[in-house]
Amino acid sequence: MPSDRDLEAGSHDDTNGGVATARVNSITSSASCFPFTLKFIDVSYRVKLDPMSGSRGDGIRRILHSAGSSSAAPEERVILNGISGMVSPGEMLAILGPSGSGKSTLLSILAGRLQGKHTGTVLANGHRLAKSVLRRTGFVTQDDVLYPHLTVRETLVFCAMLRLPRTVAKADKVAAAEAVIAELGLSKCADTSVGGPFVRGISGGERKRVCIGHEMLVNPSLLLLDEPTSGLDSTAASRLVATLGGLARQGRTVVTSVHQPASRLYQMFDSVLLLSEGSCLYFGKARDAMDYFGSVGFAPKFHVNPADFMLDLANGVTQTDYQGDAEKSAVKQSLISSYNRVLAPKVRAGLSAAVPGNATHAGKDVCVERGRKEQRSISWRSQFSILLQRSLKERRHESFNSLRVFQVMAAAVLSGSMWWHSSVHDVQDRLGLLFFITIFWGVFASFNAVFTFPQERAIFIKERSSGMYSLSSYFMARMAGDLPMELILPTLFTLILYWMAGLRTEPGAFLLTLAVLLGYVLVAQGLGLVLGAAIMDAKQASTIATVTMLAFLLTGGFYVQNIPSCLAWLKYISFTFYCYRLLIIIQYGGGQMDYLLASSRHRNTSGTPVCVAALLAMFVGYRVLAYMALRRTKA
Ligand SMILES: Nc1ncnc2c1ncn2[C@@H]1O[C@H](COP(=O)(O)OP(=O)(O)OP(=O)(O)O)[C@@H](O)[C@H]1O
Repeated sequence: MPSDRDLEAGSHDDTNGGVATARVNSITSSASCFPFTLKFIDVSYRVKLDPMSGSRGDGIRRILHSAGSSSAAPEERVILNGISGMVSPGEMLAILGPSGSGKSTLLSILAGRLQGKHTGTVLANGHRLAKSVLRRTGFVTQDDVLYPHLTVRETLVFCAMLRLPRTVAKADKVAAAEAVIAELGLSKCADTSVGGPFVRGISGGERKRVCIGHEMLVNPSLLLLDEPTSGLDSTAASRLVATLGGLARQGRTVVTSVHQPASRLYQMFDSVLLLSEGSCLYFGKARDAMDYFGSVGFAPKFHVNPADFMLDLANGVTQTDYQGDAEKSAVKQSLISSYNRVLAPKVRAGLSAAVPGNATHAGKDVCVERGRKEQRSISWRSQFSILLQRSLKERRHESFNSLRVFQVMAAAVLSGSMWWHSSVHDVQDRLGLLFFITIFWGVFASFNAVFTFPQERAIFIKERSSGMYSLSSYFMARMAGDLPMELILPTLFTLILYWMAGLRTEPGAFLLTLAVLLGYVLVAQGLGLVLGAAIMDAKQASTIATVTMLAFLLTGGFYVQNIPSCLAWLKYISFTFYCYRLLIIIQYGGGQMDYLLASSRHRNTSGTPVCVAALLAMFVGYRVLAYMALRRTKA
């Protein structure tokens, strides 16, 4: 587990990128064994459009849809159409194309991260993408998926602790993170929070470099980046691409999508793949592209930035004057058939030729074996403790956020004043108080928990798909990380309200009330976790939580004594029902409860053991369900 000293260690400004990379290399030495030649052959991807929305279905809609609520035949859409190409170690391939042309989809397929089914083959050194290859693949997605409250140094040190193999000493992991900070020019902002949409932090360019650093830490043999220059000014963009070029020259295979590269950026790429609506218009050396387009009748009339010219072609635009849609479509069709006629056979021939410089095959088995040993990820215990520490650091602002504390304290003082020294004989008042406590904590805990997993969805999916940790260590660390807040706030609440309201003064009664309330809070939290994990959309999950809590509260035993028999079963799954009964038993004793709850139906229910067992079962059951729902989570 990284100590605070580790996280604060070394803030020297080492601008010598090569030396820094060499340091990362020496720490995670096995990468040099695996120069990857990446080939992709006839990659196609189609999606069936959701007839209910015409896009990716999600959340409740997805659940309803999968339950068979739609009868319309799904429409199919071609996202990628037979894309082939190859990148060798030491090379940087740029994927160019207009927005929506399929760049991100192709990158996800090359990174082995696309959840849907595609056709075609992706090979690394002639073999299908195995786990060992994926572990050596760094994938920087278009969105910056980082924890906003961690500093740059904390982000990279935690990443190093989790991603570098167990054979690397802790001090070396910290040194690797420091080397990456220096190499990417992040020393000046190393102790600044990363930030995000609602949190001030480092600049967009710096955030992008942190994402790249995140992937560089595993010293990837294959580095894939989705539009790393978007949102950067041209100086920052060319600095970034120069860094990527440097990484490629050290023997890595780099593939990056770029939206609109300036001329000097374009020159830095070795090869280029141009996409238009999922079809390939060019694949080959970057410097040969203009000659090729000239040879098929699309020479520019004056000197232009090759990237701009190619993007115009991919949009079907060949001149500055207005062109209609039919004309644009004809240009694209002509370019696709030219590619299929002229370039595609050459690309295919290149792909079937022997992999150049593939000397690694000779020593492959030794390398694989060595890699396997060195790549063994850290133990479950270490994963748990690092994830727990990271979760506590990330949520330190949120957990004891002053507004939240104020909310709980205000509720305690207000209700304490309302029920100030209530008399044991004012039974209705007391029952009202006990039920109020049950409502407040049932709603508070379940609603806060609903956000837990949806909030972290993107990070969770990214980290899990790169094999950073096991689901169980993440889940347990998240549960444990939430405990302090889940337990301290209700304890403070009970301390204030219990004495203000003048409930039973015996310490035993107070402690039992507190224990019941804490257990109840954990059960209610479990409900929020299940809904959040199953629906993975905070808005939809909180709507379902509202309805569920309403049903639980109405059947809790305070408002309605004679619940219609067709709905009576609801109370048995309502944790408010059990908690309310236990609180009454503590204040009035089990004997009096049936008298107080003057309903024949309530009377049939057993006392303390059944209530405790039901709450325990729900505590475990909700968490098991949340875990299972999380297992199903896909991008
Ligand atoms: N699962 C899906 N369902 C429906 N449409 C999809 C799906 N996945 C991708 N698409 C569509 O496929 C097209 C290509 O998407 P992709 O994200 O790969 O494009 P892109 O070239 O990376 O775009 P941009 O440059 O804007 O990021 C888009 O029109 C997108 O809406």
